[in-house]
Amino acid sequence: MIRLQKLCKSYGERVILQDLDLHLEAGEFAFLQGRSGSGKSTLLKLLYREQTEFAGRIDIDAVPIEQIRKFELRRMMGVIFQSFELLPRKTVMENVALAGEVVGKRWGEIEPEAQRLLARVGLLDRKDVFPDQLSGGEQQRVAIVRALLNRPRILLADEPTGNLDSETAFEVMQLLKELHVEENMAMLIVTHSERLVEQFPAKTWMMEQGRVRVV
Ligand SMILES: Nc1ncnc2c1ncn2[C@@H]1O[C@H](COP(=O)(O)OP(=O)(O)OP(=O)(O)O)[C@@H](O)[C@H]1O
Repeated sequence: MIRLQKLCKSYGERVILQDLDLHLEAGEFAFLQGRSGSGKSTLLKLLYREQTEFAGRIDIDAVPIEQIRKFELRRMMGVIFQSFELLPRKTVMENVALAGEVVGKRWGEIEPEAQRLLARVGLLDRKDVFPDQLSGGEQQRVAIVRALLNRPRILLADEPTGNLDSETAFEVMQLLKELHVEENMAMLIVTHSERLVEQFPAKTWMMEQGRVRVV
């Protein structure tokens, strides 16, 4: 599904990622760990193409990432962030619908899927409220629904529980694990939390000095 070959990334003179050879199979779940500044967000940004300059190869389903159109990548890949990144002036439903609109879906297609997923995460009754009327855990659940709306095959998560208390972090991680199975999606999840990694044993990519060790 995702295959990295001799992937290198530098910012100016600073080498951040060095000769990474890694793969994440379809439907696989993995954590990405490493000290602050070790390059975790950089790797994710290369995968969702916020960063486009690198050396080596990133293939998705055997296609070099630079040959995949942004539009297709958006359908293939959902992304969630520590800070939820919801638009404050849009309702829950409008935030979720946006993910469908940017890939050219019609409302008739968007609405049933948005309703199904909002119901799944227990937030259908909050669909008309604004993000600031929700708790952090609820906002992250909305962001998860938005990321899943186009039925992606991969979910990338950059510290998805970093802004949540430990109990809510556990609940959100549990939800992600369940959705990983139910929606049959590969997930790569950056976390600093040793506790979550212990609570949800999974393959872990450990990033150290530009390299990754799989544990
Ligand atoms: N756009 C950029 N230009 C230059 N340097 C950058 C850029 N983005 C990140 N860096 C540097 O690259 C290094 C890796 O950053 P990155 O955000 O990938 O680390 P991280 O492992 O995600 O850290 P954290 O756990 O603190 O989020 C850091 O030293 C950072 O300062």
